[in-house]
Amino acid sequence: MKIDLRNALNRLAIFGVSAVAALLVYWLGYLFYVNEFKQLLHRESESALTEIQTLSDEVISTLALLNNQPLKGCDNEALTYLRKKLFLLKRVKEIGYSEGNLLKCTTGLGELTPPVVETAPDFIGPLKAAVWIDRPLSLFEDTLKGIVVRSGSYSAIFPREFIGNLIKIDTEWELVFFHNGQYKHVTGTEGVYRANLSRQLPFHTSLCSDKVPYCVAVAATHTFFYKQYHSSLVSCIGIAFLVFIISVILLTEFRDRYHSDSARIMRGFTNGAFFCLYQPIIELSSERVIGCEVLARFRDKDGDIYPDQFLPTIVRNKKTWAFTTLIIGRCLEEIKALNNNGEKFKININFFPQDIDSGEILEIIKSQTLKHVKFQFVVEIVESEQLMSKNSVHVLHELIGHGLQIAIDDFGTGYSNLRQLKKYHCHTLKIDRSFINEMEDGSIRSTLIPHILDIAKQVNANVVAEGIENTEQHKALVELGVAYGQGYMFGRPMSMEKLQAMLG
Ligand SMILES: Nc1nc2c(ncn2[C@@H]2O[C@@H]3COP(=O)(O)O[C@H]4[C@@H](O)[C@H](n5cnc6c(=O)[nH]c(N)nc65)O[C@@H]4COP(=O)(O)O[C@H]3[C@H]2O)c(=O)[nH]1
Repeated sequence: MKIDLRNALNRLAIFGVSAVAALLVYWLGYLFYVNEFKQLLHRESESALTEIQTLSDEVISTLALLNNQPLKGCDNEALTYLRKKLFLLKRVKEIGYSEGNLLKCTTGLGELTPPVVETAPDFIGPLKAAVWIDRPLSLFEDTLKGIVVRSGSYSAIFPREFIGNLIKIDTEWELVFFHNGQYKHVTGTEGVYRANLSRQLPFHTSLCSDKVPYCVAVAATHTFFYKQYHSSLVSCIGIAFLVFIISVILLTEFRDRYHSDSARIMRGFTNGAFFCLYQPIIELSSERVIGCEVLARFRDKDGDIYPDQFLPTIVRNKKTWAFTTLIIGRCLEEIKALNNNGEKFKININFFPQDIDSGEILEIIKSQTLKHVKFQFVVEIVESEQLMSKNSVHVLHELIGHGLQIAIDDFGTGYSNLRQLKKYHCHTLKIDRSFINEMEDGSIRSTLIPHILDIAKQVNANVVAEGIENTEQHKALVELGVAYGQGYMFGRPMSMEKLQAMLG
């Protein structure tokens, strides 16, 4: 139930983190396109102002030139001169000649009879030029409205669309004439410039020219932005979804690895998941506890892992000696309080054959870790190929020379022959529990127990029978002459407190 809840929370966390990652990706994409859009508005404003400057340059230089030339009036010579000038201009479509407030002639219409009376201008532009915006050009052309700029006796006229399409994208914008802190609407949507000043719309840009007194304002709503970047934003959603899926897969993989047995076992070296249990070793005739075997256990928040699972992982990762020193350290800490009733209490510790073969175990001699007046430490090792090496035999002799005893674990299942056993000088043979298990069935294996006792006699070793579970086995082993035993009948692997209580 607890594990289920943790799994559910884990899954929830994975989905949560992935959703946050996906949102972040979408948000970054969104910000990127917002920035793109703002730059687009800025570029549009810049190019509009450039256009205005070019137009203004053309108008102002043309009017200055005309006002400075001597040919005035509306006679043929003067009109021909004006038409020649007009021919060279790109944007100005008509040139007019006025005297006072009377427009006397234009390049397109010739002399006007009667002359047209000019109204008051909309505003006075740069170099004191009078500007009329949206002036009906019916005088010149029926449907058009135009902009008229007059300086001195001459006016330049150009169609309104020259400044009507200054901004190419389909959004709101305004061109204003800006002078002495006052602005005057010229073209576009009236009010955009003012709205920009008070930042009323989410996207807005206002730029003023440093050459002519005009400003351009462009503004857009979120809806316009979404319309403009619709497909890009849909791609962002697609990418964010992909990020979500990949993140879920990677995090699930990471979680599975993190919770895999081998990762948990390796973390156990530092997070205190390994601990010791102690199984009593009994003198079978008196049922007195003469020692105990130290058995490693693993428990973390995900549950228990048993030795047959964690030992192979430790061997595979070449952590055998690190593991043994960890167990020895724990054990030494716990047995401090153990009362041995005056007799040397046996503490059997399991070692890996590879640490004997490599000589790593000799470290305990150098550090004198297992030298203790109260306890007799016993090095328990399973029979294996590594124990057959010359070095192993030499190392075992070194250990014995320093007061340690040797016990061959799971005896009867391994490699040793009598000659080899004699070389070990071991103190104890531990009969594998499979022999004891099958005693009641009278299997061939169980009939070998007397032979093992015989071998023990020949190598001068004690015998411990492992895995005694009932009184029948106990009785039969006593009758066969087995001196010591361990098994569930006398006590399962237990905590140090329980062992202490058992010893009384
Ligand atoms: N069915 C049954 N089983 C009984 C009975 N009495 C004891 N056992 C189990 O038999 C095993 C005895 O340990 P072992 O032969 O040294 O065999 C040990 C030992 O070779 C190895 N091991 C355990 N702890 C360590 C350690 O700290 N270092 C090393 N190198 N090996 C260890 O793992 C093996 C298995 O250990 P455990 O799972 O603790 O299993 C233990 C114990 O729990 C019984 O009456 N019936």
